[in-house]
Amino acid sequence: MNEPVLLTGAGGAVGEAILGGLEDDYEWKLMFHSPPVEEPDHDYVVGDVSDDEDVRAAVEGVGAIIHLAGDPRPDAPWNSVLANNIDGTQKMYEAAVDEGVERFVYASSNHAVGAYEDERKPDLYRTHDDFRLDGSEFPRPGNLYGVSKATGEIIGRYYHDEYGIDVCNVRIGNLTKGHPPIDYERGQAMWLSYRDCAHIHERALLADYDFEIVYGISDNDRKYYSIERAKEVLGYEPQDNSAHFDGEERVADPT
Ligand SMILES: NC(=O)C1=CN([C@@H]2O[C@H](COP(=O)(O)OP(=O)(O)OC[C@H]3O[C@@H](n4cnc5c(N)ncnc54)[C@H](O)[C@@H]3O)[C@@H](O)[C@H]2O)C=CC1
Ligand SMILES: O=C1O[C@H](COP(=O)(O)O)[C@@H](O)[C@H](O)[C@H]1O
Repeated sequence: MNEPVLLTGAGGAVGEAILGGLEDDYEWKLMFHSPPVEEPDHDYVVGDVSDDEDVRAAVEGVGAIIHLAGDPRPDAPWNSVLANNIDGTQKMYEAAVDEGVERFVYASSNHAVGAYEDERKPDLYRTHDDFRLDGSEFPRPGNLYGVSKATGEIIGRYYHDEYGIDVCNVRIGNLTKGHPPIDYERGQAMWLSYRDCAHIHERALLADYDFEIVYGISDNDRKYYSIERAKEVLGYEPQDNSAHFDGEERVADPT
């Protein structure tokens, strides 16, 4: 990749995971919401994704975007997801088209399809249950945050169809550092380790595709999201599995 990659929401957890794995491999342009405490080693801007001028300044000179910035709270109120997630994502796409950005990787969420879980819980989260969502299903958000994430995917569909920008929506599961969520079956089923998070985003930067919706989870035994599409189209090869952990400790070696 010849031009810098814009990483919005760079100061957050997903941004930390991506930079932790890929910091030295790409020329980054980072976008923060407020000035970073430590001076980054990369070009950066401070701004709000719901502000046109801030977004233009962020997108200037980049060749690809990983768009993470937004309100990540599953119980976020409508006024927040409308401004930070929906409006912010549309502004980012609009600026991307004007700048000639070729690729847009969007941080979608498990909450875009949360309502599929209702009648199937808790078996859904257990290894004997082979039900899988694969990304071809219609979104069924279980909260307004999920509505905003599904809307972000649809905004991407429009900008892909109308302007030809490559779009990969990564429906991220539950990112935690070091080990899977403890005493939380659902979280263990959709766990995404930090290194698998960096890896799937790298594949989304490099692989050949048009418009994709993939699940961003590790290769967990408990999974109810298929990772076959991510493997097939992106070349995703996850290394982690929540079943290899007993609480905080790794108890099985994946090799
Ligand atoms: N952490 C997880 O397990 C999951 C995260 N996601 C998505 O990944 C993205 C990143 O999430 P996290 O890193 O966990 O959240 P986070 O809260 O740690 O990071 C989000 C970042 O976005 C920035 N931000 C928020 N509103 C902004 C605005 N209006 N303008 C500019 N920057 C703004 C915040 O300052 C923060 O640094 C979010 O879009 C979230 O919906 C999706 C599924 C799971
Ligand atoms: O989209 C998101 O999902 C994760 C996992 O959801 P949860 O309901 O199991 O907590 C969540 O932790 C994160 O904040 C959110 O952005």
